[in-house]
Amino acid sequence: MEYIVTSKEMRECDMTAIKDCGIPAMVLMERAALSVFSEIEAFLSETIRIAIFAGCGNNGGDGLALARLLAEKGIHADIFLIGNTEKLSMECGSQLSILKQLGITVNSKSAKAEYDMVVDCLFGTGLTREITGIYEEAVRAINCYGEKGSRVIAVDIPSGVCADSGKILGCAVKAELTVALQYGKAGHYLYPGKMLCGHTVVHNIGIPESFKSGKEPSFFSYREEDIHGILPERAAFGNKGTFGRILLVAGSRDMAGAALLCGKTILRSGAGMLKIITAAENRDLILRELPEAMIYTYEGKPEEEKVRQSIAWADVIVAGCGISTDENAELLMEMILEQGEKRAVIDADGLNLIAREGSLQEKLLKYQKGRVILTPHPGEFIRLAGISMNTYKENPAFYLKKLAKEYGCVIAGKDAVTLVASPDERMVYLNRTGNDGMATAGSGDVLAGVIGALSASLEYFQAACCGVFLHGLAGDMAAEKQGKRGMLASDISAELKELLKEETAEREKRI
Ligand SMILES: NC(=O)C1=CN([C@@H]2O[C@H](COP(=O)(O)OP(=O)(O)OC[C@H]3O[C@@H](n4cnc5c(N)ncnc54)[C@H](OP(=O)(O)O)[C@@H]3O)[C@@H](O)[C@H]2O)[C@@H](O)CC1
Ligand SMILES: [K+]
Repeated sequence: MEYIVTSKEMRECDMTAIKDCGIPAMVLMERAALSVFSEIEAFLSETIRIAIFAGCGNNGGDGLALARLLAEKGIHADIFLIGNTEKLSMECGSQLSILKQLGITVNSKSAKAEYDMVVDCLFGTGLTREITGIYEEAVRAINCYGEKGSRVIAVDIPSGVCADSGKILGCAVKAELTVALQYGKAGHYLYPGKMLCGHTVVHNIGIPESFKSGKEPSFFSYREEDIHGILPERAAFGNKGTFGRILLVAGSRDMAGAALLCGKTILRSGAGMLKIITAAENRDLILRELPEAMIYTYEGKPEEEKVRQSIAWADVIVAGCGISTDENAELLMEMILEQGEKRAVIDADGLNLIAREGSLQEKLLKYQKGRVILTPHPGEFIRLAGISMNTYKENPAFYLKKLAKEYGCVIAGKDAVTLVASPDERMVYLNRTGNDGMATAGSGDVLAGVIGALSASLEYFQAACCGVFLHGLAGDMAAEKQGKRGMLASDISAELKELLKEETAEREKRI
């Protein structure tokens, strides 16, 4: 697990290191400069032409320290210190006076020269407003060098990218490589910031871990190696009942694919048994394509007793993919939410029905806390939350957390970067796997399926986060094989099987 912080949380960590642990700020700055140096070392030679654009805060201080490290190796860098030098931060001022003592020239204006590498240390986590004036000129100059082929390296975060939201404040540097200090910041991974960071590497600069339960940062993310420890062991003596009985309520007339894709994924993700409730028109297709599933099909109104029995049989209910919003679908959703305690994953039309029907909202409010996972895309989310798209996009994590708390549900807010919020005060999961090829029909059905299967054996929030992570990773594998343009949701489902196969093999190797 990796923590992802906001600028405020980063400042608090800096302060803990400096005030409580007594690590001088200049030591942290030296570590920051050494980190950047180690990342660019491979490209350095005596003939390389380097420009460093430094601001007046500590991000600028990192750049001035880097200039000294380069000078030590006999490498000259043109240094441009942009801004009012009367307002230098203390550490930046100290770095400047060291350079002066060493006879290293610092310029106040950029020159029209050519550079192989440009280092951006105008602003880091201290950016508080839109970039204008001389700073804007400097950002544009850096981007101009980048367009002409210079390697652009951002220190901590590209100047102009808001570390909390990934938004561009006025204008921003487009980097090839970003050396993030101590922790990744939300702005590195949220769009559009993510596109401007290029490749992001996180370097430890010696700030001691100070997060405790109850005082955790805003976000966390999984790495591939984390998943081995999270996925449940399969009991060698288990039977099909042990691995989860999943009831899938999906698919309506003309919407057979959703039930099929989701159902296949549920079984491919390790569930023991699957029962599908769907419209009669889908019966033949499902029996032919997924003979492993049990099925109850309804013609006209679903038989309530049969539905009730199926709900009672299930460990987990996955509902909503392609069920439509007609009265049959509404009745099914009423019955699912009515019992109020089974673990449930609700997607697509299931969410649209909740957004439309007050009676369903009431039932969801009364449902046992933490037992339902909602998986809305932004359109479904704003209907559920009753807010505009612009409002949601202003701060998705905030609104996901708010609604999760209100309904007592886990919410996986699907988007280019999916966020998962829990109803308690836990950190928001920020997913870093996946690609734009996954914006394809049926991709959401596959996600609901994998989360449903994992919910049979994992704690709820973990099932949602882990499902989102694996779905993205499988999407990356599908994109590699099929290409982002041509990949299908069924390719993601197929790769999930491969991924889980590899995971099982890895685990067995370690035993
Ligand atoms: N001990 C530590 O903390 C360590 C920090 N480290 C490094 O420091 C970075 C954080 O440093 P920082 O807090 O000094 O902020 P930074 O990003 O350099 O800029 C702040 C300055 O910019 C100004 N300003 C803001 N917005 C502006 C705008 N739009 N247009 C114009 N001015 C604007 C603001 O001035 P003001 O708002 O007061 O006008 C202030 O003067 C961090 O990312 C990492 O690289 C590492 O060395 C490790 C140890
Ligand atoms: K920067």
